[in-house]
Amino acid sequence: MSDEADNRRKTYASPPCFMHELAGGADTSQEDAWPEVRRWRKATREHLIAERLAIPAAERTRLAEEIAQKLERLIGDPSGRVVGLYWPFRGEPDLRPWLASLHDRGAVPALPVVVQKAAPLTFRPYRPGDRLERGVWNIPVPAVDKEIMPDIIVSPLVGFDAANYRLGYGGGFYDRTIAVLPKRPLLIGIGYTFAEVPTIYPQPHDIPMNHIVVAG
Ligand SMILES: Nc1nc2c(c(=O)[nH]1)N(C=O)[C@@H](CNc1ccc(C(=O)N[C@@H](CCC(=O)O)C(=O)O)cc1)CN2
Ligand SMILES: Nc1ncnc2c1ncn2[C@@H]1O[C@H](COP(=O)(O)OP(=O)(O)OP(=O)(O)O)[C@@H](O)[C@H]1O
Repeated sequence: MSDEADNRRKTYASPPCFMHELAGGADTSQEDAWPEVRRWRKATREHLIAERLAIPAAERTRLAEEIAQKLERLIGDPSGRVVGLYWPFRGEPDLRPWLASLHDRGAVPALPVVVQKAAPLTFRPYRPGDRLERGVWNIPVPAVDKEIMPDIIVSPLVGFDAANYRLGYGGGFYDRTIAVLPKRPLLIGIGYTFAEVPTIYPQPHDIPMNHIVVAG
């Protein structure tokens, strides 16, 4: 491991202890590794979310603009495409200005809806100014009873690794959603550069992103 990666790792939670016993790439797909991995993920999420919340608002805005520019280059002409975005919370990059610009150029932005815990998300179309209502955990969701399938899912991440695995809030929502979609959308995880960890100890349910886009 490089010094830099080693330092970064020390900044966050300790790795699961079995990692010291297994040489090289540990096989953490075994079932008995999961409790350990889950504890490591919980501690790592807490560190990373705290670090994210400490970014000053003006800096966060600048980083969100940088992410939007990179997304723009990545996806090209958005016209006619359904793009799953999100209503930001807990220091996530605010991509709502980009959402508005996608809409202006003929894309169909959509926001995720938690139907219930431990179940896939659905997506509802959302145009800037549309009425929102409070969903599960008070997350604002479009107040329209219409479901659409995204062609592209832009999902906020808490952490990520070099193999494009994404660490979310731990609800398993995005993984469950992607697993049941009839057609795999383009998956883009977005976040801040400091959120990279050497590995998230991917499990059988974890689905890697096609791209990770970060700034910072
Ligand atoms: N902006 C945004 N919207 C999103 C997501 C996201 O990551 N970001 N989601 C992506 O999945 C879904 C919501 N996921 C969530 C997952 C956990 C919690 C949460 O507050 N969990 C509590 C524990 C709740 C419990 O188990 O009772 C916590 O972490 O303290 C909230 C939203 C859909 N909407
Ligand atoms: N396709 C699936 N089917 C059943 N359970 C799943 C599936 N995907 C994830 N889970 C479960 O969801 C829980 C949380 O998973 P994980 O730690 O990967 O969440 P996360 O990726 O951080 O969260 P999110 O996707 O909401 O951002 C785990 O217990 C996992 O087993």
